Amino acid sequence: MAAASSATAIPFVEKSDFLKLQNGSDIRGVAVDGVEGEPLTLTEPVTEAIAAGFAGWLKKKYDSSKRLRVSIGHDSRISAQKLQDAVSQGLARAGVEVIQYGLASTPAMFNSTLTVDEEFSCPVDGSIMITASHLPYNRNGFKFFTRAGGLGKPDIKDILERAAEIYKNIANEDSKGAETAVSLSVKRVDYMSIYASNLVAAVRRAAGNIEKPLEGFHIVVDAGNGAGGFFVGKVLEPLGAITSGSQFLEPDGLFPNHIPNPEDKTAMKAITKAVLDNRADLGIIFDTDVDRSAAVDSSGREFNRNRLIALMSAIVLEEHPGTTIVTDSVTSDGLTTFIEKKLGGKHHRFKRGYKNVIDEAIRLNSVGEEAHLAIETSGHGALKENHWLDDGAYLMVKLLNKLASARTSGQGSGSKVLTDMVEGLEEPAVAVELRLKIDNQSDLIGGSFRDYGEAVLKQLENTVDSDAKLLKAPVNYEGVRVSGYGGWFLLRLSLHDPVLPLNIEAPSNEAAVKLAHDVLNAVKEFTALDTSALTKFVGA
Ligand SMILES: O=P(O)(O)OC[C@H]1O[C@H](O)[C@H](O)[C@@H](O)[C@@H]1O
Repeated sequence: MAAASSATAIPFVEKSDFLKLQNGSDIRGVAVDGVEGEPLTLTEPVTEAIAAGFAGWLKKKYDSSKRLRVSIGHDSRISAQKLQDAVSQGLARAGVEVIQYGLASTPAMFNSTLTVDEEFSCPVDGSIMITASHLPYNRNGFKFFTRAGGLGKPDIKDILERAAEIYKNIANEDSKGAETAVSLSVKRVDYMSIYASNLVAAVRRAAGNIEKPLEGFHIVVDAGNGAGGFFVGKVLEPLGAITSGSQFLEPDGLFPNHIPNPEDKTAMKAITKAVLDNRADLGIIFDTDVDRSAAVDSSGREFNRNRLIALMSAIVLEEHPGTTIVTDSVTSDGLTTFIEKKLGGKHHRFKRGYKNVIDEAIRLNSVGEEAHLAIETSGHGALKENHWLDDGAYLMVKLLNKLASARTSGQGSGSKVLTDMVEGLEEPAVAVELRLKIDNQSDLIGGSFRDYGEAVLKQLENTVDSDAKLLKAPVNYEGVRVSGYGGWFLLRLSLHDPVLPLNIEAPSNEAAVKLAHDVLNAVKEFTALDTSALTKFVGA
């Protein structure tokens, strides 16, 4: 295979442009040309340099003289093949052994660092997943793993700094006309079959070593044309489930049916319709790279957001009474009451961001507070028993275990068992998220959008402090969370964007509007903050 970089002259790319590709603990960029205003940032030479940067980081981490091996997988995006070639090239350039898995899920990639099976070249020392989750078709990106889990923000920065240096060297060699191609021998491994058979084994074990514990259950899957289609043929069918009516299982990087995202209303409608049309017992939906999921019961009731957290908490608290459940910051007050009063657990509402939630759960355990579940309203959920890996497929396996064991023990058959588990969860009449943009082009009083956002939050906090009708949350890790009129709001800075997301939940529209009104009054002097969505909500 020829080096991706040798085909055309390599354009100059600033170090700062590399650093801009960081998105929390992931790398994200534009990998397909043609969308107006979105120039290519994840070109093949840039990708090659990033992969070589990861190899450098890995070598330093393991300080090893043995030849390292790295697995590469990708979701269904149309740029997947091109980036896989460039990643392979970058790794080979750095002297790393390359193992390609082809279409794969993000959690499977992490698993490949843990599986011990020399026939399949496992465990690998590091793993790269090429994905941009649910983002539009022209984007792509990378997630990196070692056996210690997903890489954190400082590691990603380190990799991008290394990549910028490597890129400079590649561009230099290229300008001198040097041959930059590296001979590449790639091993291809069907790792998804191993990963899926582990999931099958987990369900069989939980059901008391029954070969087909899901026999007779009708379960439909919506993979949204992402990487999750394997769950039907490789997990549900071997377990005996009927899967007719499953949809969008074929990978298609243009996502022609709906965005593969359990937070998306259209996506949830699609799986709900499939459940009802097929009179199925349960519906399962995955995001593009299967690190997130949600479910639907036989009556069409969605198990996503707070309800999925309530259900998973109920399952985990049966296994580990009293344990702490760590969630993101936008979870409801009703969820806290449910976890603490009904289930007898402890709700630790932390920050937004799946990595933040997982790291916090690990930290709590390390200081002696037992936590077994870290889960976000976005559908990312990780269990201690599963190496703290956020795995959408594993979350669904926990639901399947419950279905199977409930039937065996005569507790009931069908998804009513699951529905009954969330009984008593108070749900607000109104729940909205308004995303207020900070206009980066405006005068931000000399500061960054983050400073500006912090100033907005400070102002809101001061206003709340002087208003007797409003009560600031006594313990809060992110933004300003306030109770009032029987409901609550949270205004915080987005993890990635120049945006202040505002979540409001209230028992009535009137109460929600009152809360929105109070926020609007407090922040209206901040002219670079686009409050039009808030104004519209208040006026509606
Ligand atoms: O802060 P926001 O803009 O709402 O984004 C927050 C979200 O960002 C990404 O999508 C992460 O994968 C999620 O874990 C996180 O919750």
